[in-house]
Amino acid sequence: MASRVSLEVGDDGVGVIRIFNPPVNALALSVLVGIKEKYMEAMRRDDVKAIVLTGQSNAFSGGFDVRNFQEIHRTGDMSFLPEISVDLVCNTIEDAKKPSVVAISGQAIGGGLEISMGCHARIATPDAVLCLPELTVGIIPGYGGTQRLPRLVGLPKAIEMLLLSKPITAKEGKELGLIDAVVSSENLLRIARLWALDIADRCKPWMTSLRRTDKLCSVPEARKIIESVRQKMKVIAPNVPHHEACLDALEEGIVFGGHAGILKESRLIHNLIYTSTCKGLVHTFFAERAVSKVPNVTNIKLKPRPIRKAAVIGGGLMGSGIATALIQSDISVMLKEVSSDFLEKGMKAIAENLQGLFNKGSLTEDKMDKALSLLKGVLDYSEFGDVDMVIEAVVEDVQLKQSIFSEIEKVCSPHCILATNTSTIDLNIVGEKTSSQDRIVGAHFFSPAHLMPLLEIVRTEKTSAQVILDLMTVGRAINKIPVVVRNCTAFAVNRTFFPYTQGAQLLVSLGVDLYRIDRVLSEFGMPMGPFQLQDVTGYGVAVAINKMITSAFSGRSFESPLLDLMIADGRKGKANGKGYYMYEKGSKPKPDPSVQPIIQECIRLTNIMHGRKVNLSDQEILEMVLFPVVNEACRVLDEGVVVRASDLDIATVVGMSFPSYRGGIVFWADSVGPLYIYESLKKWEVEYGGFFKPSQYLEERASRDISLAQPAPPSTLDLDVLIASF
Ligand SMILES: C[C@H](O)CC(=O)SCCNC(=O)CCNC(=O)[C@H](O)C(C)(C)COP(=O)(O)OP(=O)(O)OC[C@H]1O[C@@H](n2cnc3c(N)ncnc32)[C@H](O)[C@@H]1OP(=O)(O)O
Repeated sequence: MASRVSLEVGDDGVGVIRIFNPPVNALALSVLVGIKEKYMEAMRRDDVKAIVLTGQSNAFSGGFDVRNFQEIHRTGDMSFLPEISVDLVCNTIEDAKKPSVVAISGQAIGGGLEISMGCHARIATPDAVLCLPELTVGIIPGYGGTQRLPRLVGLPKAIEMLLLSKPITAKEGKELGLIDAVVSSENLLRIARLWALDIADRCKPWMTSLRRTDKLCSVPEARKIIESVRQKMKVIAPNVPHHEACLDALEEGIVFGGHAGILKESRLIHNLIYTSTCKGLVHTFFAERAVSKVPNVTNIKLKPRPIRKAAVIGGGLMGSGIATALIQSDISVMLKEVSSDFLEKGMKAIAENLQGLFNKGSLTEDKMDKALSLLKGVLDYSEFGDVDMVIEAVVEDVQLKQSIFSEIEKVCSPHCILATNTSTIDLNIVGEKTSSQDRIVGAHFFSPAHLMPLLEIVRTEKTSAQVILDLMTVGRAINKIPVVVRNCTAFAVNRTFFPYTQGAQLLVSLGVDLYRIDRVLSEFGMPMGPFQLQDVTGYGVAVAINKMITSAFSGRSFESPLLDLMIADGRKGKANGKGYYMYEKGSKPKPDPSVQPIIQECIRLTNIMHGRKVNLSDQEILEMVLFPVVNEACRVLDEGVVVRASDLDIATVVGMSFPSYRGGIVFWADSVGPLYIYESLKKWEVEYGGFFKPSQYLEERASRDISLAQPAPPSTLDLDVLIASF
């Protein structure tokens, strides 16, 4: 293998050490060894007066090679994370007898930024992105980031950047003192070389970040700041250890000095690597990237076609959200409604969505105006001739959808993508009355569509690879995470999670307090429990999905009258302020005691307690809600609804807000153990019926002691075909 780090010495006496490890110059072990070797060589050579450290192509470095964490998790071998913080960053770079200047173009992330902070000056191009995102993978910086960053930008900003993994631009870096100069990419190396020589000649200061104290506040003040953040973190992130660890490392360095801080940081990161949090988050990192690889779509040399103009049919909650997401990302949208009243409402909803984003600071005024200029309202299909994609988002009415698709098939060009946002109707039925099945596809957004990151792309047997690729590309362009799934009842995420609601309802029928169920699930890490979720998403959606599920999966559905009783009592959830909780503007939802008679009636009607008193622990409540979800996830895997198990993980993380630090539903289930889940379900099946009946997939994995995520071994039939093909 060619060396991933080179040293080139110029006539000016500057040795340029260059990292070359595409695509993001990750700091693989060989790169770290290479940097050390080149530094040693540069120190030895008399013709080198100063050093410029840089990266080949358009990134300085995306940080330590995250694949090594996977290796540590797989093997337990800690040598995949060598302790080089002191040896490389402190001794070799920062305390060297020759100065180093880092020339940053593109990303300087994680370990990449940490090594940069060990240099004596930092020059960056305007496109540079500076970030310490280690907490997103469940660890803390391990190459001195917790020590040098506060010394360069001050403690409050360092805490913000570290705890929120917040990236900053070169310009902001310059204002904060992290970057010494921002220069054009053509001038980057030239200026970095001159800067390095100036330091060597003592014309510019020789700054060592770790010894600086000018940006640090006093110890009592620092302790106060850290303590207040610590308290906040206990509330915001109660289940994970790395925020606390990061604050511990910061505090150690401020109280006992940078060197002590570096040693503490190193001890902490080595413990954090083994936590389930780190394992879950590293899994999520790779799952998010794997999802963009779809066999026979992304690997067959197809090129995505540009989607510049789209039409959205229906300006209700979903349609207006989808249109907002599109125009925000520079795609022109024609919003089609059936009457001027509805159209006006839809246009208003879009304007309000944009205003909301502006108020939150996620959109500038210019961008908001530009987005609005890309929106046009229409009442018929006469201008649909040149749109590249239509997304239908009308009510869930099969006949209405069918007639819309047969009409748009006639007016749209033959290359136009015909997408539906249905969440309940079989795509083959939606497109039944057309002869364009190859371009009919599901674009299943999650509400609110302009905010929720998941886009389920639903393909039928006939949807063409080109259409899937185009929609994946649009999805990414509008900042969604597209997950390609097969057409089936409720698709991947709603289907996997139907037992979340039904399991909770079953527990209520067993006499378990519903607020306790919500609390248990929230403590597990779900943003809200199943009942509050129903209140928030609205009972209409819940009823529609439930109806579809119970008819498709009658043998394994639990039919509860609870929702009907709630509706009959005039409750609509958050929409009218009356649900399982009471909703008042400006205050948190409060449990509503007047729900109790409804619950009693529900218990009476379902009558599954048979006079027993059921006493369940919090752990049992959690498992009785989530194990049936795992069970359905098994069926989704078994039927090949998703390309790979990690796709379902990422879909549940971004679609259902399943805690990312638990890695997604399948990853979590594997950490619990398929056998334990199987045996628990089996026991509850006997006690409470078919809702808990373990799937064949789960039973098989449990009995063979293999993980749920592992792809199924080829069947004998497949093997026969394979052998015959040779
Ligand atoms: C000891 C130290 O303190 C510890 C650390 O440094 S921990 C590592 C901290 N670094 C990170 O977490 C950075 C993670 N990476 C990123 O945020 C983004 O990948 C990025 C901003 C660098 C680039 O983003 P983008 O251009 O959208 O490309 P993206 O698709 O994410 O990545 C391109 C490829 O590089 C890989 N990659 C990115 N960063 C990587 C890393 N640090 N290690 C290994 N592979 C990495 C991705 O897996 C992907 O591979 P694939 O093509 O096979 O799927």
